Amino acid sequence: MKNLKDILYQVSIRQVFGSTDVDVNAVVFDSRKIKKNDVFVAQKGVTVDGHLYIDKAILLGATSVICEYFPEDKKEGVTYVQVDDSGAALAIMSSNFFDNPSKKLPLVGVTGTNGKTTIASLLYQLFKKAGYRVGLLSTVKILVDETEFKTTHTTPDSVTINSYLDKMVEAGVDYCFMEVSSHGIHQKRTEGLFFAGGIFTNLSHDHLDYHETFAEYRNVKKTFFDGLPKSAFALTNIDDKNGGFMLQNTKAKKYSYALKTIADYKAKILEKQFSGSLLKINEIEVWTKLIGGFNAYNLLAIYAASELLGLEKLETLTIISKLENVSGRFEYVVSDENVTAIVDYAHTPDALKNVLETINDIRAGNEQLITVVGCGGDRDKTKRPKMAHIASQLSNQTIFTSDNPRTEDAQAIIDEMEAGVTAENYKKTLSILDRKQAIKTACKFSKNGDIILIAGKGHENYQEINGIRTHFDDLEEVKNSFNQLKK
Ligand SMILES: CC(=O)N[C@H]1[C@@H](OP(=O)(O)OP(=O)(O)OC[C@H]2O[C@@H](n3ccc(=O)[nH]c3=O)[C@H](O)[C@@H]2O)O[C@H](CO)[C@@H](O)[C@@H]1O[C@H](C)C(=O)N[C@@H](C)C(=O)N[C@H](CCC(=O)O)C(=O)O
Ligand SMILES: Nc1ncnc2c1ncn2[C@@H]1O[C@H](COP(=O)(O)OP(=O)(O)OP(=O)(O)O)[C@@H](O)[C@H]1O
Ligand SMILES: N[C@H](CCC[C@H](N)C(=O)O)C(=O)O
Ligand SMILES: [Mg+2]
Repeated sequence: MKNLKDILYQVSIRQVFGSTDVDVNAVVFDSRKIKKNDVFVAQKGVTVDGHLYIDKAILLGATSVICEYFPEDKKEGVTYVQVDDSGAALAIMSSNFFDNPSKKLPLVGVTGTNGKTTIASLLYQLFKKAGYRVGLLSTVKILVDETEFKTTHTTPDSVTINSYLDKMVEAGVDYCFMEVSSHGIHQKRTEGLFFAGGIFTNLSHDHLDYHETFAEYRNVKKTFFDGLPKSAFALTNIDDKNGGFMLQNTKAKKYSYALKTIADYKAKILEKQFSGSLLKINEIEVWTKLIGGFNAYNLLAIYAASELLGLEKLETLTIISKLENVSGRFEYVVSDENVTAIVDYAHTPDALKNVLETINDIRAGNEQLITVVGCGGDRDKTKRPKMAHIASQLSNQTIFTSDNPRTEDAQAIIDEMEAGVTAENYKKTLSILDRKQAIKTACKFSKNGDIILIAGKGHENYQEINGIRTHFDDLEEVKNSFNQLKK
C-alpha cells in the first residue's frame, strides 16, 4: 500500500477534487484490471478514450482517478486528480510507486530505427561475461539477471517497466539495458526514468503510419536525449545524418562513434567472412562472430558504452570476441546439400538493404541468393513497395509472402509490395501467401552453395492473424524443409 499524495510527487497537477491522503493498492491504466483501492489513470488512447471507463473503474473498486478532464458526474468518496498529461503522470506515478528503481541501478536506453535489440542484448551478454548481474528489457525478452520473462512490447508500459526494474533492484542487478522505441517515447512510457546513458543507433524509414511524417518520428526520438540528466552519457552514431541532431539539446555528456568520420570511438572493418569479421576498434584488432557493416556499428556502440560505464578496455575487447549472435538476427543453418539459410529480423527497408548487401559482399558470386520476405499488417504501408523493390533488386529470386497480416488481407499486402517491383525485376519474383510453403519453395529451388534469406520475423515464433497468434518459427520451418528434401 502506498499513499496517493506520495506517488503524485512531481506530477504536473491542475486540480484536485477530494483528498489525496488515501491508500493506493496499485497504479492501473486499464479499467478491466482494476481491483479494490487501485488508482485508475485514464488515458486518451489511439483507439478509445480511457476517460470513458472511469465509472467502470470506480465500480470495480478504484478509489482515486487521474484524468486530463473531469467526468461530468463525480462520485462521492472518490478522489479525482486532473493532470496535464495522463501518460506522463502514469509514468511518474509508476516510478514513485516502486520507489524510483531506476535511481538504484545504472539504466541505459538504446533508441533508433534498427539495432536496439542487438545492442541491448549484446550489452547484457557483455556485462554478464564481465561478472555482473544484469537486466534486459527488449523486444525478444525481459531478463532479471538470469530469470526470463515474456514480453509483448519493445518498450513496455511504464507500470511494467518500473515493476521489472524493481525486481532487478531486489535481485541485486548491477546494470540494466533497455530498448526505447519511438512509440514508447511518444506515449511517455519512459518518462520519469533516471537514465545513466542513452545510445542512438540510426534513423531510417519506419512507423510512418503512427508518426505521420519522418520529421515527427525524428523529433520524438530526439526528446529521449533532451530528457537525459546531466550526469548521463549520450552516445550517438555520428555517421548517421541525424546523429548530431539527436544530441543538439541534451544536457548529458556527448560522445560519438563512427566508421566513416572523426569520432570519439572509431572502428574499421578489416575482413568479412560468413564465419565472422575482423574489426579494428580504437586501434586494436578484434575478431567477432557477428558480420556486416551494421554489426560493426553495433559492436562499436557497445564498446563505447562499456567504457563509459567503467569497464576496462582490453577486457571489453576480449569479451567482444566471444559474443554470440542475438536470436533471430543473422541466425543461420547450413543444409547437408550445402545451402545456407539465414533468418533475420530485417523488417524495414534499411535493415533489409543492409542484410542483403552484407550477404552480397561476402558471397563468392556464382551461387543464387533467394529471399523470402513479407510485410506486417496494421503497420506502415509505405514500407511495403520499398522493401519489395530492395529484395528483388538485390536477390536472384524473391518470394513474397505473409508476415503477421493482423487485421489486413494478406494478399492485399503482397499486392502493395509487388507494386514496388520494377518491370525488369518482376520476372525474378513469385508470391506465395502461405509462409510455410514459401520457405519450402525456396528450399526446393536452392542448389549446392546457394543462400536463402528469410527476412522479417527473426525470433518471432508466431504468425498473427486477426488477433490470434499461431505457432510459426522461420528457423524451425527451414530446418524441416531441409530435412524433407533429404528423404
Ligand atoms: C499503437 C499503440 O502503440 N498502442 C498502444 C496503446 O494502445 P491504445 O492507445 O490503442 O489504447 P486504447 O485501446 O485506445 O485505450 C486507451 C486507454 O483506455 C484504456 N481502456 C481501454 C478499454 C477498456 O475497456 N478500458 C480501459 O481502461 C486502455 O488501457 C488505455 O489506457 O497503449 C497500450 C497500453 O500501453 C499498448 O498496449 C498499445 O500497444 C499496441 C498493442 C501495439 O501494438 N503497439 C505497438 C505498435 C508498439 O508499441 N510497438 C513498439 C515497437 C515499435 C518498434 O520500434 O518496432 C513497442 O515499443 O513495442
Ligand atoms: N545498426 C544497425 N543498422 C542497420 N540495420 C541493423 C542494425 N542492427 C541490426 N540491423 C538490422 O535490423 C534488424 C533488426 O535489428 P534489431 O532487432 O536489433 O533492431 P530493433 O531496433 O531492436 O528493431 P525493433 O524496432 O523491431 O525493436 C536486424 O535483423 C538487422 O537486419
Ligand atoms: N516491432 C515491430 C516489429 C515488426 C516485425 C514484423 N514481423 C511485423 O510484424 O511487422 C513492429 O511491431 O512494428
Ligand atoms: Mg527491438
